[in-house]
Amino acid sequence: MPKIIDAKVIVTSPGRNFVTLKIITEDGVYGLGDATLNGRELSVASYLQDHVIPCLIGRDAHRIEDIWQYLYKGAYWRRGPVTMSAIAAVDTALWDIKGKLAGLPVYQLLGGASRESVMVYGHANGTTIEDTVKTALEYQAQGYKAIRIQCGVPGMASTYGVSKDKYFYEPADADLPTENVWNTSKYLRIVPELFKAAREALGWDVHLLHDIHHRLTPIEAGRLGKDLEQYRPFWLEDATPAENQEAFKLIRQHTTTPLAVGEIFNSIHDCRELIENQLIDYIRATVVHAGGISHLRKIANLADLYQVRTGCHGATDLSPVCMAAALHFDLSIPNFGVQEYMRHTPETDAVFPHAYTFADGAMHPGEAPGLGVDIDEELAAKYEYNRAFLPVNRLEDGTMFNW
Ligand SMILES: O=C(O)C(=O)C[C@H](O)[C@H](O)CO
Ligand SMILES: [Mg+2]
Repeated sequence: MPKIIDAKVIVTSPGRNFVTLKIITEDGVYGLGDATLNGRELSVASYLQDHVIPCLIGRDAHRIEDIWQYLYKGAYWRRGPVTMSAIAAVDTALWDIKGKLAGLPVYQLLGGASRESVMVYGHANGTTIEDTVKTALEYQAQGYKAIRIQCGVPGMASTYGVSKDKYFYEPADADLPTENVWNTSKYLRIVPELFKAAREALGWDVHLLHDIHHRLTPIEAGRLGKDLEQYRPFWLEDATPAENQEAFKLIRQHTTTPLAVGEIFNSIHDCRELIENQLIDYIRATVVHAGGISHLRKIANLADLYQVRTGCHGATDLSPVCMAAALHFDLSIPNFGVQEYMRHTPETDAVFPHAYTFADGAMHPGEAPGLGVDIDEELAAKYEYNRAFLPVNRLEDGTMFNW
């Protein structure tokens, strides 16, 4: 058996913080797993270092499911983003090891390719509608078949999804949380105008997506969905906070605009009600925050029964290790929808050399054994952890709101 003899947590900040787990086996084969939880990185690093790694030593790296169950059931304290990101890192690293030992890319172990490549969506944003449309046209020229569009809201100093630097959107931008201000009425007026302008400029052969980032009530989301139907959005994401899953029934009663939810979900139990009641069209859970490749496959299998497709979260705070794992998963499952791809900075890409590629609006994980991603530890050591928080959000009267 490939016995696990060592494991370590690597925290590095090549432009932003990443937490990576490296599991090493007796014969020197190692695997990597992403454990990055944006704005709360060190909690997962400690969970792994202090509570998981000691339990891994001596175990058979091939027993992925058993180790998953051991960490999940054995902790007693189930679910939650910290636990599930830590378990995800172990699971991902073990799939990487299994692939390397088999001499096969992970997607082959998951049943092989169900498609030639996976469609990804890029992020076009700008402070004005014109700016956003201009950026979206650039994405279209680069071959993207799906583009998320977000623009600034007149009268608001900052808006979710609109970056200072258009190429690499980075919300975790300060060592204490930045305070944003929100006005729903202003927002609801601008989004249909953005979609109208985007359709006029980009035509109808490109998928347009939009992220509400949990900012609307169900009835407001229903109204926006209805207003946007004429522009045929691919999806509206995180229309309302999803703790109360019943809320999505109200949105569904008012609009046929497809809905996507789940980037902050950690478990199949967070997804179950939405999927079984067909209240969403796309499930956004991804490898690092939802228990790894093994658990995400269970979520996808459940979703497949209800014609819900996947749309894995793929923001820059998910490392190239997660990106690689997500691409192997996306390529293999029958009910793939789309994969988010925000692109990493050149500094990040240099720390995590990878085999995955982008061409014509789609990505492929490559044919390297395992995940096809590595970490340059010497380079990683040069980028120290840099405390960075996600912003918080208030209504104009100072009420604390959803970011
Ligand atoms: O990529 C998206 O859809 C997001 O909503 C990005 C999130 O705000 C980001 O990943 C938070 O860490
Ligand atoms: Mg989102």
